[in-house]
Formats: sequence, structure tokens, C-alpha cells
Amino acid sequence: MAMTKELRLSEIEGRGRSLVAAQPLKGGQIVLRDSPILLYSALPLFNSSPSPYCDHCFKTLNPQTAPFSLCPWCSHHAFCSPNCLSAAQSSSHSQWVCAALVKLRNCHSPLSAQPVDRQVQARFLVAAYNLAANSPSNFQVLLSLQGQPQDSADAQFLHSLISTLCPPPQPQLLSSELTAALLAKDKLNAFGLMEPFSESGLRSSRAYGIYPNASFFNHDCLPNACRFDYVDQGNTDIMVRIIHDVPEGREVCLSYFPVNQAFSSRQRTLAEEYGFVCQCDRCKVEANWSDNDEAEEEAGSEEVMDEDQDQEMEAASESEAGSDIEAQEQGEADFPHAYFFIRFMCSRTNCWGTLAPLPPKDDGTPSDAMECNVCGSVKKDEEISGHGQNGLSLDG
Ligand SMILES: C[S@@+](CC[C@H](N)C(=O)[O-])C[C@H]1O[C@@H](n2cnc3c(N)ncnc32)[C@H](O)[C@@H]1O
Repeated sequence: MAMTKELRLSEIEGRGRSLVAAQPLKGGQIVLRDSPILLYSALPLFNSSPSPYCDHCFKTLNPQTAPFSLCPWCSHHAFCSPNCLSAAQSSSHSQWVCAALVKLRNCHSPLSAQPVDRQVQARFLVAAYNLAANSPSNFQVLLSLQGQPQDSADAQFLHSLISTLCPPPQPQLLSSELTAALLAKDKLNAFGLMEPFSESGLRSSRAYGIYPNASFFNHDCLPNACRFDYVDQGNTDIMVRIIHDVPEGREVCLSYFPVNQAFSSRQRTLAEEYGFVCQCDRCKVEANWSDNDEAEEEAGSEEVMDEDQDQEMEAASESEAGSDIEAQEQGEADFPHAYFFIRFMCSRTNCWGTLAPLPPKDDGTPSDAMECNVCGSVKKDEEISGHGQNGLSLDG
């Protein structure tokens, strides 16, 4: 089924619905622009300081232009402009959402003692039940996404809480099965819109969004596409760009997390959060590395590549320059994907973003500049690796 002229939706055994190149794709080409059917804040409900983001479009609120438009019903939620406030009142910040959030934020609310993740899940459920009332067709789209309900204590707790937010916009819809199903859809499909990049800060989300078409991208630990967003320019759409040339018929994949994560951490996240065992080319190679031992398995959940792995990467990439054929063969056998890290991973401190070429010019000429999808920096080709476009092929 054609999704865009560049992408086809196909069923691939063991991977479910998948997006496949419907034509040869060029590095930098935009293959999807997708608008969210639902957006919600990633910040804790119980926060001592006001949100620095517009509660509708999630743009950073500029203190120079304060006062912002405050919600007249709760005087709590702030919007970047009167237009955003009025758009919110007829969609994301309806009267029911406003009253529900006030009630959840009440100091006697059982949520106040809950971890931030649970508070954010509550925000999602309020947004999802609001969507059911405001846009039944988009609610059906949400329900059609991947994710089977799990009978968990979290889901039961959150359902009992949401049931007290009376009257919900469509009381006949409210059920514990539906709440559990919604949470499962959110877990597998939500995209994080990141906070502004900072070299010293932690990488965290300001909001989450459900993007119905982008939800069909499967994961690969060496992706051939990555997504960009421009929230602070007032645009909540995401754009998916091709990282390097992809032949027709090849699956187009994103990485569900920063590509620098170590093998055991990636495998754990994909199994626990997404319910599958990754068998991509990179995982097949790294599964044989000697340092995937139990110690690493027991370490924190966010391991990044360690020094040995960095050295393997360097050896492979140095030898790739062609000085020593034997070392090159050995290096590539140990770490055939070294080239990806040198060329497509942002080197800025604390960034770990992915670089993709800027879109080709109108006449089809490829761009010689690469943009990072996290920090937004743009660099010329030669500043990155010294390798020309025709270096190692990733299409093999
Ligand atoms: C965002 S959805 C992607 C679209 C999904 N395949 C579908 O049918 O709707 C994420 C889910 O897709 C499946 N998936 C994604 N990447 C995969 C991979 N590399 N191998 C196997 N399954 C994968 C997993 O079930 C995962 O929880």
C-alpha cells in the first residue's frame, strides 16, 4: 500500500507493518512529513516551577514576551499566543482536560506520591480520552496502532484514577481494557519531542506525540533514516529524512534511541519496552564481542559504547582510510559499521544525534551539508570525516 510516493507499507514476517522504499531514495530526501494526532507534556504533573513550554504547541516560552496567554479556567496553563490558547481550548486543552488536570494536581491526589513516568502516563490518558470525544476518527487511528493491552498494576491504578475524573467526555467508552490498550499504544508508538539541546544537560523530552504514519517505522540499530522536528519554530510535525542512499525495496528504519548505546542496553530496551529481539546486522556482529558479559548486563540501563568498543571503531575507521589492507580487513570484520559512527553520528559533547544530509536542491543535486537531528548543528561534508560521498557503501 502506498504511504507516500517514496514509501510503501508492507507486512514483513516477524516485524509486522513496515515501511519500504517505493523508489530509489537519496541521502537527505524527505520521505515523510507527519502531524501528531495527539501531543502531551512530558513534564511531571507536580512541578514547583511553571512549564517553560507552550501547553499547546510546546514551543519554548520566551520570557521577554511574557505575560503569555494564560488559561482563563485554571490560570495555570500558559500558551505562547492568544491563537494557541484558542486552538487549545477547542482541542488539547478543552474544559474537560483543564478540569481533569486540576483534579489530578490536587494535593490529595494519589498521583502526587507516584513516579514521574506514572504522572506522565496520566497526562497521556487524559489526552487520549479527550481525543475520543473531540476526534473519534483520530481516536480510531490511535487504537489501530501496534500494542496489546497488558493486565498490569500500573494500568489498574491509572484506570481507577481516570474513572474519578467525572464526567469523562464519553463515559460509555471508559473501561479498564481500553485504558490498558491505550497505555500499550503509547508505550510502543510515542515519539519524544526533545528539550532544547544543551552540552551540559541530560537529554530529555519536553512532550510526546503520536504520529500515525511515522509509527509504522520499525527499528534498526544502524538506521537508514532519522527524524527531525522543529518545535521551537512553531512546527509540531516530524520529518523523516534518508541518511544515505537506499535502493528500492529496502526497508526504511529509524533507531528508537541514540545510536551510541551498547549492545546489551539496546537488546534490553528493545525486549522490555518494545517486545522483540533485535537481529539487525549490527547486533549480529556485536553479539560476538567479548565484552558483552554479565557485568555489563547488570550495569545501568543506559550504557554507551565503552572504551574497547571505541578503540575497535577507531581501528576499523583508520584502516578504512586504506593504509593497510590486512588491518582494514580485520578492522572491518570486527566493526563493519565503524563508518556509520564516523560519518553519521554527531561529535558534539553530550549530543549523540544522527546526521543526515540536508535535502537535495531543487534540481536534484545532493547537499554537501549534514544536519544533526538533536543539536541542529549543520556541518559541511569535509568537516565531518574527510571521506567523500563514495566512501564505504552501506547498501551492501
Ligand atoms: C512503532 S511500531 C512499528 C510498526 C509495527 N511493526 C506495526 O506493525 O505497527 C513498534 C513495534 O514494531 C515491531 N518492530 C519494530 N522494529 C522491529 C524489528 N527490528 N524487528 C522486529 N520487530 C520490530 C515491534 O513489535 C515493536 O514493538
